[in-house]
Amino acid sequence: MPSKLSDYEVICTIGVGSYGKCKKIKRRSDGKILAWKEINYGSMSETEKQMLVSEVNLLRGLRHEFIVRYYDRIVDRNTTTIYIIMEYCEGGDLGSLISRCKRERKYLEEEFAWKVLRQITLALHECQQRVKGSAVLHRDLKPANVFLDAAHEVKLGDFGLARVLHHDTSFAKTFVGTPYYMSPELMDHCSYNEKSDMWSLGCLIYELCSLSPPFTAINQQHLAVKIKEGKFRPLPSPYSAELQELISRMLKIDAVLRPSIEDILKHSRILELSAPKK
Ligand SMILES: CN(C)CCCNS(=O)(=O)c1cccc(Nc2nc(OCC3CCCCC3)c3[nH]cnc3n2)c1
Repeated sequence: MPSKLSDYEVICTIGVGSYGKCKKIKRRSDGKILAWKEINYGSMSETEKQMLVSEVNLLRGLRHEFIVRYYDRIVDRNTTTIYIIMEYCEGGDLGSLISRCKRERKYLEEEFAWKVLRQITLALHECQQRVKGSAVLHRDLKPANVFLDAAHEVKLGDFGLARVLHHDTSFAKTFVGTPYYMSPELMDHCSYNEKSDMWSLGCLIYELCSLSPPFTAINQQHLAVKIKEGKFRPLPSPYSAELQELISRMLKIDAVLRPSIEDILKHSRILELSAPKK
């Protein structure tokens, strides 16, 4: 039996994304707290609507402990709105966490950075495994798209939606906001590949430790120059040389020199986290 809007009670609006509102909701049948994203498809072409349908179907297939769980979707033809019902992440997004640490002048524990690195890598691995050949490459890996659950476990969100909702080829529309995490090959309009996600992941873990992205500039032109130069400040002193070395490899300009997902998962500090607790 497909769900309907009246099966849910809206609690509040969590925020507004590039696609529309995200709301915290309660399922009336069992009181379960969830989130839904409201996407208005009224001005989409038939092709864009088809892309949206196939992305939502992809989301349905993605079941992984470190990926925001998709539950259901409701299409309201009266308002040309699709509601994508997903797992609610009580811990909020990493962007808000980084802002809070900046305000409080407090660095995050190194152990947390390794945990986030491991869990996002496993989420990316799941996606690249799942749809081999036409891998769902995240394409919008950034702190605002990485959430935490109540136990501060990572939940990678907005998979694939980035591709559909910003599919407009114009640079400005494709990348809403400043593309701090854009890889050098993308800056050169070369093809996106799994090592582009590795670059973005390196930027994300760098920012988690330094509380600022590795490359910043006053505008996108200057940002492109800095990214292609590939120079960035070392991590703050509390962080180990081991973490610094791995992030430096993830931020290699030549994508071939960046570690693969498998390389990350074989790293001793990542393996330690995978070992069952004694
Ligand atoms: C950009 N931020 C400052 C916005 C303030 C809002 N804080 S926050 O850190 O996202 C926050 C606070 C508390 C709970 C949650 N939980 C949550 N949020 C989602 O999306 C948030 C949305 C993403 C697009 C941009 C707007 C916000 C989820 N999607 C699927 N499950 C979700 N669970 C998030």
